[in-house]
Amino acid sequence: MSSVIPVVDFSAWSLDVDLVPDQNPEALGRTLEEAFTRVGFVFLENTGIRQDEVDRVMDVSLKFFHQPEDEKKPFSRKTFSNNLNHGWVSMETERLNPRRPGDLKESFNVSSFHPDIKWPSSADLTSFQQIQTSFFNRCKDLSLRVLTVMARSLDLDPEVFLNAHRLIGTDANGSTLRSLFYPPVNCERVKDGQLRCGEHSDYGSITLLFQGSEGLQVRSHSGEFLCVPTIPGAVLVNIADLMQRWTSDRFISVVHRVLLPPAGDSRTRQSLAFFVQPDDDALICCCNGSDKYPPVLSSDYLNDKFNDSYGRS
Ligand SMILES: O=C(O)CCC(=O)C(=O)O
Ligand SMILES: [Fe+2]
Repeated sequence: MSSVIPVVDFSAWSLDVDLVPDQNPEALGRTLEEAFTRVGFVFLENTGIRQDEVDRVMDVSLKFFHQPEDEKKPFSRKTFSNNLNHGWVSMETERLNPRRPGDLKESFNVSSFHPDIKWPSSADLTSFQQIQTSFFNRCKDLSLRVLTVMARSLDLDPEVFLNAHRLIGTDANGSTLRSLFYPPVNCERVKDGQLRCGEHSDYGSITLLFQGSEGLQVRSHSGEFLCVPTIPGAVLVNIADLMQRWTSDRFISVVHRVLLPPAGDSRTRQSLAFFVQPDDDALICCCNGSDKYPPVLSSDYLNDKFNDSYGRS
């Protein structure tokens, strides 16, 4: 897959440049359109998000994960009534492929900035909230630029996707910055069929992914899983399910997973995913007028997926 996922220079729309009104992405749009149509994944270089920003988030997240369980429990997902997806998810709690045992990973979902949210604040973690919040906002800004280029690449109203992503960062939008930690794997305790992250496609419109090391695999057209390389400083962007529906299958939401490391390899792994989700009340209909998919409410689609992957308890 390394030669298959295109690497694209995003500098013309980088966060470092002020866009002029009506700036037309032309060549960039054509390249992205082709990548999202054929592969569903693209590496963007020169986005304006620097590797040191990514490292800071990974470092502070790792400090959180390395704490004893009792310190992490008060921040568990489902404890914050204003946003049930925000918070810490313990090992084996989520099954991204519901037919497998729980994923061998921990994660921390940042999806709410409501004043009632309690943030980790112990000695090492005093900057946790600030680092996560500012990276969330950087990812949001980049995502809105990518969504604009995508709309233009399809000759749609350039605002069509933006109009359904007005509330990112509020509790009326499910977009989430998720830190992932894959601890060392003890082969003797692994359950049958268990993976670090089961086969799945993402749920929303697009995902930005920052990988600390290799391990991600993407399913190709022929059905085999191919390893994805890491490119320092580049952002891996993929199409998610609602965007595939929105574009009537023009852009494809591709299945991916993270395997266990080979026996005897005790290395950990970290990644950051920014899941971009349309506003809760956005009704996603095929934008070419086709009835290939019935309209679906963004929040309904997301909650159904959460019920599958976390169980309906
Ligand atoms: O850790 C990774 O590289 C991928 C994680 C992922 O696909 C997800 O959480 O949706
Ligand atoms: Fe994913």
